[in-house]
Amino acid sequence: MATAAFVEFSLLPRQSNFNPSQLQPHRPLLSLSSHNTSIPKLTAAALSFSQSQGFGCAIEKRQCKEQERGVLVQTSAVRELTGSLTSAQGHRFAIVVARFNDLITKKLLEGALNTFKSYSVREEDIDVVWVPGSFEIGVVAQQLGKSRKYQSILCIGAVIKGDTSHYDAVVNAATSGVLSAGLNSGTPCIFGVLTCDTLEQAFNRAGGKAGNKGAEAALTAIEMASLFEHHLKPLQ
Ligand SMILES: Nc1c(NC[C@H](O)[C@H](O)[C@H](O)CO)[nH]c(=O)[nH]c1=O
Ligand SMILES: CC(=O)[C@@H](O)COP(=O)(O)O
Repeated sequence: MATAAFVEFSLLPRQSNFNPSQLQPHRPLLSLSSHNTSIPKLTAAALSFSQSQGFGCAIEKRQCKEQERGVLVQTSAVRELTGSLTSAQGHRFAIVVARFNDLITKKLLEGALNTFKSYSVREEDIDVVWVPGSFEIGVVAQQLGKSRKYQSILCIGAVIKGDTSHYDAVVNAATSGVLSAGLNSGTPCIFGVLTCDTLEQAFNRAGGKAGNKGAEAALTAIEMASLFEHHLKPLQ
């Protein structure tokens, strides 16, 4: 798939003895985009990757003729990395699910498992770990992440507001716990914890009219597993 690329321009001081081999990667002073009209002669365009290369070469050739005007134009193609949703097979996933409010969390888990199945994740490649409540998710997610057995850890819970501020404590702990687990282990940990004011809100997000947040989080887990496996781990 051709990757859209934007032509980037650097305006450099006039050089009388300009030699194209002197082209150095410079931080572009201007990025040309469709709304940018500051360079009159060039039409702003989002180009296909191949076009931008051709376009770039054309500009460099033309640039050699315009060196007396002291404008150096450089092209670059933005490389975009993204995880794929079509390459989940063979990846292993762990799901950490809170038992508290399991009337809700079981529905979130069901949504997640159905999504994994529809994206060809084998049942033997999924481990489900139950914890008492959302507060306990983080520490378990971190251990699973550090095991290096999984490409992604999906964290599922349902925190529903009560009469006191205990809700805030649990939500904050669950949120920072999942975030820290991912950062500390280097394995993507996906936040699939509902934080609701009412039970109705929770039901609506566990397969009701607002969809299933467990299923959505599973999609994120698949994409992040692919991104890390195919694009980020090779960078290490
Ligand atoms: N009130 C909710 C809790 N509370 C329990 C805590 O998560 C934790 O298990 C306890 O504080 C012991 O450490 N958990 C939820 O997942 N959802 C709630 O609404
Ligand atoms: C989110 C909670 O911890 C909550 O369910 C506890 O309810 P309460 O604040 O009434 O004790």
